[in-house]
Amino acid sequence: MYIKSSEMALADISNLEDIQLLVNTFYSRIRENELLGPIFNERIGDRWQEHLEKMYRFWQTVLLEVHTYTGSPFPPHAKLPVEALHFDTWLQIWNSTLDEFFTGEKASEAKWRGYKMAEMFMYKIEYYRNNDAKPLL
Ligand code: HEM
Repeated sequence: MYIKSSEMALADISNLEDIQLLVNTFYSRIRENELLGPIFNERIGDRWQEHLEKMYRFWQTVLLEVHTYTGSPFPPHAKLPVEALHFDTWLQIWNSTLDEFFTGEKASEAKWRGYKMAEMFMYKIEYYRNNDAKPLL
């Protein structure tokens, strides 16, 4: 019998498969989103598989403490044409995807991390815009 995910008992994020489900679903929604889709698609083009794999490593490092991501998250965001509304939309899609599949400490941490990163990115983007300076990192 087909069971809708909303009818299944939800569990926490606990392994790479969970991260892949989360990341794949999240970015498929991002790509369909009117506001964010064009921004991502324009920059990523035909490198989506590469981006998804990088994001598995990023969230695996953040949430599961399996240190597979080495990089600098901020630079690709420094000059994006984005405002608070873009980050709010990113967070809405992130939180609703998490709620749909997971519940527990890691799921809450994922929301918190998303929020903190969005806040930090927005702050830095505005800072560089207002100061007309080049980001160092
Ligand atoms: C308005 C919201 C956002 C937009 C439009 C955006 C857009 C992008 C784009 C276009 C890239 C890929 C750059 C490339 O490979 O060409 C990227 C990479 C990335 N994003 Fe975002 N992003 C947003 C928010 C966030 C948030 C909130 C997080 C963290 C929770 C995040 C984490 C990352 C990471 C880790 C990478 C990979 C960086 C690397 O190359 O090592 N992004 N983002």
